[in-house]
Amino acid sequence: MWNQLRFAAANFSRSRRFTTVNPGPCIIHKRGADILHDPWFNKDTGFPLTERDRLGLRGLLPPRVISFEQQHDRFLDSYRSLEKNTQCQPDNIVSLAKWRILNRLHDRNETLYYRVLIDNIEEFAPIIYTPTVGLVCQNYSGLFRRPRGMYFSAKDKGEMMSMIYNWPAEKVDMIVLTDGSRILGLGDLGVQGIGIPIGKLDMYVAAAGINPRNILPVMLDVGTNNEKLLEDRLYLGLRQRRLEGEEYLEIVDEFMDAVYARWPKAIVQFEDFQMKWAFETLKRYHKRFCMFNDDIQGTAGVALAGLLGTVRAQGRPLSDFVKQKIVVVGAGSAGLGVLKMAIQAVSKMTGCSELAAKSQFFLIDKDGLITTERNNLDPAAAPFAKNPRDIEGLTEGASILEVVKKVKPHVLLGLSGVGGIFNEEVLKAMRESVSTKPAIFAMSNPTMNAECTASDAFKHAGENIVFASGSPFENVNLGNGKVGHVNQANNMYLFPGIGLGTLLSGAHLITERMLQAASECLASYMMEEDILNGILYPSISCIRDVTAEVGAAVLRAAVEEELAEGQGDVGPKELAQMSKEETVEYVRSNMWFPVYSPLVHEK
Ligand SMILES: NC(=O)C1=CN([C@@H]2O[C@H](COP(=O)(O)OP(=O)(O)OC[C@H]3O[C@@H](n4cnc5c(N)ncnc54)[C@H](O)[C@@H]3O)[C@@H](O)[C@H]2O)C=CC1
Ligand SMILES: CC(=O)C(=O)O
Ligand SMILES: [Mg+2]
Repeated sequence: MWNQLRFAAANFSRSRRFTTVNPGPCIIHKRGADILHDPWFNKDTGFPLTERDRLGLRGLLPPRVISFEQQHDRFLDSYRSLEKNTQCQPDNIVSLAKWRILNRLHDRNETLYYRVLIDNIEEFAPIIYTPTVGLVCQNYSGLFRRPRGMYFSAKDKGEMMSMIYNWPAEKVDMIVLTDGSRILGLGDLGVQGIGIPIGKLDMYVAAAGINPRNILPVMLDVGTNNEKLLEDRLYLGLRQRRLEGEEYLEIVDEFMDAVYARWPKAIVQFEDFQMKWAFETLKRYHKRFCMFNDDIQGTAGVALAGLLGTVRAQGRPLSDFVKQKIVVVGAGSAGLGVLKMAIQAVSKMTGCSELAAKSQFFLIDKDGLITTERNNLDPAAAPFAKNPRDIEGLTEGASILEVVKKVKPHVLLGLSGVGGIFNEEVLKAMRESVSTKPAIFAMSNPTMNAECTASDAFKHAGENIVFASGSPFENVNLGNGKVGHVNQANNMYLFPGIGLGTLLSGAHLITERMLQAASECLASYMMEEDILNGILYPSISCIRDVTAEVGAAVLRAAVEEELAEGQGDVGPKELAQMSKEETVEYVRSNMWFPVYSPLVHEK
């Protein structure tokens, strides 16, 4: 499975997409101006004259009908003008202005919004997702215009079962839930963290074709410990400290019970919870509900695929993964998730115990190298703590620099949330790596929290490195026509496929085997030639194709585990009979694609 290679299917060209899709009619119960104010049905100037007559829209729009393609181009023109007019302004101002123009379209006309997003995903992902989404969350109270998603607060205790019915959609497939306690590497942003579920679900629509009518971003507002927000008069969340212990869990329990009472088939993705609650809720719910934690499990799968890619990039067989020395900086939900999955992979490859598989991995947190001698060792990190006997020349709390100098690792991987900690000295020390192509993964988000920049990595660690970051950086010009390739090691390559594959499988749980299948699929996606050039992950522009493959891998794993119940006319038997290629096609054919449907009014 690991060394199976695949070509990315070619994307449809834009012009072809504009002419080939023939949507079925869509029943609507509204008329007139109400339709124009409903972003789901609104076509702006795109309503054909006959439809304007039928729906009571005549006279409510300028007379000329503009085609979908023209509307698309018109939006891009105004976006380009904005870029031109803001050229001399600070980056943050420009990014927020870009987010605003996209958000206004999202609020007005969802079909056009998602079409623009899908067709230009590489350009717009950094606006609706990391890094700009982080800035949006930081400024959320000031940016707030219209609500999106649902808010369940500590004050709603006892009410959630009825509140869930306030959501207007009959069907919800995919929920992304946060409590705002660890938003990217920006810390506790309280209710302002809602931007993350919104951005993740936009990626679900763009990458997995989940129908936007069936998504639900949710904020669980249990307070905030962010002093600045508590004092901010514009802050929109509960002005109280975070609930802790049982009080906290009772709120999450009530929310989960309410969700599954109304939508028993929904999938809940936990996102950006502080570590203790990320692990606790995963343990508490993974055998009861169809849920996963993206930061622990999605990130692990993407990182493992990248780590296996670095072995191939060295021209070595995948079995050499077991010999790679890997230093992980950051012992939080993400770092520990990566270590757990990587160690499981080594154990599986060698047939050795997980205990034996650990020897090549080193874990560092804010207090340095984690060993069994650590006072108050976090129980979650304990399984990965080094025995001092096994690390000659290193002691408890050794710095990143000391560890890199001593271990000379093949890979230095950061999930610390601390910008710049892979400093010049650390990066220069990576020149002594035992690998022919040392790998540096600066996976923390957003950009300013990356452990190092791409240009610093190539400048200080050398041109032969493989580089990946959580947020996008430009490729680095190394001179003489050479390019230092920047990979984006972000869980966005997996979570859409995990969600879609699970949904289509009809499984009621997401198992380790399904998550592993997702990672294996991503790991085997790239061609040898690309990998040897340091390209570990596919381009975001073919994210739908990646998601179709990942979704199919997840679905097939669910079938193998006899968890698949199917959905609609496609039951478990039909799923089990599909070949691999047919499964990919099945997943692809279930992706929603934005086109204007003829609207038919029904009273
Ligand atoms: N690229 C991707 O797909 C993903 C990236 N992330 C990023 O990873 C970062 C961490 O996320 P979590 O693990 O959930 O956070 P967390 O708060 O649970 O863990 C952070 C860890 O970093 C350690 N740390 C803090 N300062 C340090 C320092 N100076 N030196 C070494 N270690 C230090 C802490 O001790 C802690 O163990 C965030 O920036 C997040 O955006 C998280 C998930 C996915
Ligand atoms: C990408 C992501 O999930 C994070 O930075 O938390
Ligand atoms: Mg996250």
